[in-house]
Order: sequence, then structure tokens, then C-alpha cells
Amino acid sequence: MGRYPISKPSSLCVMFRDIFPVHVPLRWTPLSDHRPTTHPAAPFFRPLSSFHLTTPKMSDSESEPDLELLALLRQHLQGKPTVSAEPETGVLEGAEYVYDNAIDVAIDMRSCKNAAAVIYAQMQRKQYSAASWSAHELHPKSKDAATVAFIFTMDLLNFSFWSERSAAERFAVEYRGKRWTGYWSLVAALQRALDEGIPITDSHFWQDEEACTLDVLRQVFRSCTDEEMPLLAERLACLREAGTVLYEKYQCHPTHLVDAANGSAAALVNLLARDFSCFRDEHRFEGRRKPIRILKRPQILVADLWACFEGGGYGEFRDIDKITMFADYRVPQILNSMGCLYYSPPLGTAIRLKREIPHGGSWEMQLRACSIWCVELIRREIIKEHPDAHINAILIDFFLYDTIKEMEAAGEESVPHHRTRSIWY
Ligand SMILES: Nc1nc2c(c(CN[C@H]3C=C[C@H](O)[C@@H]3O)cn2[C@@H]2O[C@H](COP(=O)(O)O)[C@@H](O)[C@H]2O)c(=O)[nH]1
Repeated sequence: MGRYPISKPSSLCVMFRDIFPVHVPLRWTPLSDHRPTTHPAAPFFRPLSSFHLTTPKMSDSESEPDLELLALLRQHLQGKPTVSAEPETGVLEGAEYVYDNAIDVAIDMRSCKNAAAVIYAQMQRKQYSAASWSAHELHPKSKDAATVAFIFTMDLLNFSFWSERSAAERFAVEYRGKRWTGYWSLVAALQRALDEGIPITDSHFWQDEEACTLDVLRQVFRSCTDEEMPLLAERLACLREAGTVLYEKYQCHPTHLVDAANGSAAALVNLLARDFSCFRDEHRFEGRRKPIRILKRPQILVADLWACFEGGGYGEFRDIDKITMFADYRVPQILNSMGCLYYSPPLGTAIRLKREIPHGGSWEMQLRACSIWCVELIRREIIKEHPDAHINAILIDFFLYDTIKEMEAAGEESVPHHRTRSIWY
């Protein structure tokens, strides 16, 4: 095991040590490949999670034993059942790993502490809860199988709505006398299609290559500007695959998929990632052997069910708090504008100049995973200050998304979000 330089405990680390209850030996974990830190502030804002109770993590490509195998061996030797009773998604573990090895994204602990206080106070003032989901004008109100099909369809297609064009020229859907953009253009288009008698939430329709064509999808998502909804062909491919999988494994309806999860949110996320390649949002990061699971759309699907059904019926999950923030391109934007997320100069410049962030690259993984970890730290801070708060990563995420959309509507959008064109988020 390499020797690690013992660093002088900077006042910053000592100051934040009380925020997150970890006993830090004040030892830096240098990056496994010793890349120079490019961010001037990085030495100060290395995350507390860089500290480790035990020997620091090395990159997975080195001789680090497989932790899961070790855990299984330990359980076996201790005579405990080797099958863990409850499923886990592994998303938070992967997010922490990326954060511990990130050099282009850092978290400012003081800003997270401040953000936690502000977010909690505003959520309390707005009485923000799962019920806020149904309060949105376009979200379905009925609590039945048709709504499960609507949410499944919505989150199958819930990705990449950004546009290079101005607010007036960007892709938009006119519905119920209003012009809807971004995520809301998706919801409006689905509602409009159902009003027009197009069975857009029916998996039999998705499989019918004569009825459900690219032209029909163009009609479903027709814009009131001359910009088409992005990635239409990719969205059709998602519908086709989902129709086939639902036919082959789940009696053609997503309610059977929900039932198969047997009341576990993590199990439902894992089933979606296992059976539907278009939900399998898992990517390589640096030299790590195991892919990093981000699983944004499987998780937001589970969260939408939970919020829509307010924790009952098809939304009843005993482990809903295992769901993390949804690593899209909007919430990182507000985390950055609140000072919680810092970017290295090269990454910050790329985002400011609206350069597209390369798919599957280190920057993209650092942005997405560190956003998940940042919201987790904010969640822990809220619970630390308010142990009885009924708040989880889902509600913090939903609140942050809705807040950035309110800011955008009021013309206050402060910092740009990173540009990407991906089916994953
Ligand atoms: N992290 C996170 N990402 C979210 C949402 C939502 C909408 N969720 C609704 C349900 C409950 C909440 O109250 C929301 O009202 C969409 N997105 C993602 O943003 C992007 C679209 O951005 P823009 O083009 O600006 O609309 C795109 O990747 C989309 O997948 C969220 O909640 N969290």
C-alpha cells in the first residue's frame, strides 16, 4: 500500500468535520493515477468523502479486492445467510466512488450546509411533499393502471429536450391554450395524443410497425415552432424495445412490472435496468472495473409512481428512500448556481461556452455522479438538523428542478447547464 502524505488539517476541513459525522484521519487520498488537480480550489474543496476510515480507495483497476466478494465471504464465514434480504441499486456507492476520484468537479461543504438550510425552509414554507407532483397541471390525476402506463411511457421518453434556439423558437407543444417546452412539452404531447385518440401509452401500439411509425411520432410530438423534438428516432426505438419486453416478460402492461418488484423501489429500478437496455444508464469511469450505475430514468420512473400515488397503491415502496437524485442536466445547474458544485476551469469554460459535453466521457460522469453525491450530502445535512423531517432525495430533487424552472420562467436563470444530447438524461 503506497504511503499517503499526511496533510496539515486545513481550517476548512476542521470546520466542516462536524457537518458530516465522519471521523477523518485528515489524510488526503491522492488520485490513483496522480493526475494534477486542474481546479485551483480543488485542494480546499476536496470532498470530505475523500477521507476514509480505512485505507484509502484505490482505483478499481489496481489490485483492490472485489468488495462485494469480500462481503459475501465475510457473511459466509460468520454463518450469516449470504443472500442479502433487500435489493440495492448501487447508485450511491458508484456516485461516491466517482466523487472521490473526480478532479473536475468538487463540492463546497459550506455551501451544501447553507443550501440544506434554505431548501428545507422553502420546502416547509411551500408544504412541499409527494402530493405536489399531482398538483402540476399536466400530470395525470387518476390513480389507476392507465396512469401507471402514462408514467411508464413518459419516463421511457424523458430525456434531452434542450435546444440551441431562443425561447421563442425552441421546440414547443401547444396544448390547453398554452405553449409547453422542455419536459413539459413531452407531457403535453402525450396528453394531446390521448385526447386525439392515439394510443401512445399502449405497448401493443408501440410494437405495431405499421401503426406506430416515425411519422406518427412526429405528429404526436409536433411543434408549434419549426424545430422538431430532438432525438425522435431514438424515442421510437425506446418504445419499440419496451413494447417487446413488456410483451415477452410482463403481459404487455407495466403494472405487472411494478408487481414483480414486490414493493421494493430498488428491485423495480434493477428490473428496469436488467430487462430494458434503454433504461440501462450504466457507464465506465476511468479504470474502474465495475460500471457506474446512474440509472436516472429508472429512478425517476419509480419516484414519479411513488409521488403520483402518494406512497400507496402502485406507488407503495418500503425502501423508497434508496432512490437518489436524478442525474439530469438541470439540477446540476442549480447546485452550481448555489455554489455547491464547483467545476475545474476547463470544464467550467466548456459549460459557459455551451460546448457539448462528450458522451460517456469523464466530465459527463463527474457532473452526473457528483450531483447525486451533492444532493445526498444536502439530504444528510437536513436530516442531521431536522431528524423528524419527512424529506428524501426525491423530494429535494423535485423541489430543485421545479425551482430552476420557476427561475427560468422568471428570466432569472443564472448559470448555463451543460449541453448534452443523450437518451440517458
Ligand atoms: N433531476 C430531475 N430532472 C428532471 C425532472 C423533471 C420533471 N419532473 C417533474 C416531476 C416532479 C417534479 O415536481 C417535476 O415537476 C424533468 N427532468 C429532466 O430535466 C431535463 C428537462 O429539463 P427542461 O428541458 O428544462 O424541461 C430532462 O433531462 C428531464 O428528464 C425532475 O423532477 N428532476
